[in-house]
Amino acid sequence: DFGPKVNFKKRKIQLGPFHGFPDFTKSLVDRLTQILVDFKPVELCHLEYVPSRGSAIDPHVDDTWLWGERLVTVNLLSDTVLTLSPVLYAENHIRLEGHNQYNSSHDNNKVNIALRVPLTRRSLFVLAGPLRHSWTHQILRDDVTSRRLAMTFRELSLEFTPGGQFEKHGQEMLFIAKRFVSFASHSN
Ligand SMILES: O=C(O)CCC(=O)C(=O)O
Ligand SMILES: [Fe+2]
Repeated sequence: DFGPKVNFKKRKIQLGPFHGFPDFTKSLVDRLTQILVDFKPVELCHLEYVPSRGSAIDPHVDDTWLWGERLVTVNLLSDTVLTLSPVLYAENHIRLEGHNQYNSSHDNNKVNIALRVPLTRRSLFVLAGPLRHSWTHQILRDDVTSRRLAMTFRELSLEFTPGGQFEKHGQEMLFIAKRFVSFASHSN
């Protein structure tokens, strides 16, 4: 990963090991910032998925304290499918069960909503709006059919932009993220 080291539970950010993005991403970042209005990535996360290891990523919503509206992922090496499900539905479901209102008729009505978004090799997707905040996303093991790399760029949340509570931290991160450094010199 390239970006600040973050402890999301304790809400602590360390900039020490982050010196900038690897130089081989410069042309990609340039293109992203041309296409996406005001997109200033401060983190790049590389994930490798390999079928023989059973790689997958469980349903989750990316952090919203530090990370902003758009999650931008470049899908490389092979096609896959992104599976999205509404967060609210899962929460409602648990709440109903806890309140004894959950019975077999509810069960019959049980709808497991999932959006299945095909991601072709070399495509880019932007997760934003309700799908970023109110839906979980995941990659199912069965959808990793050959080696795949995902490069996810993240921008800052409003709290870390001018006028926000953590504006100063945000400025520091942006300052470093503007630099591109030799990949060989990376230690993290
Ligand atoms: O592999 C992907 O496309 C999704 C990665 C992801 O959701 C994440 O890194 O938060
Ligand atoms: Fe994610």
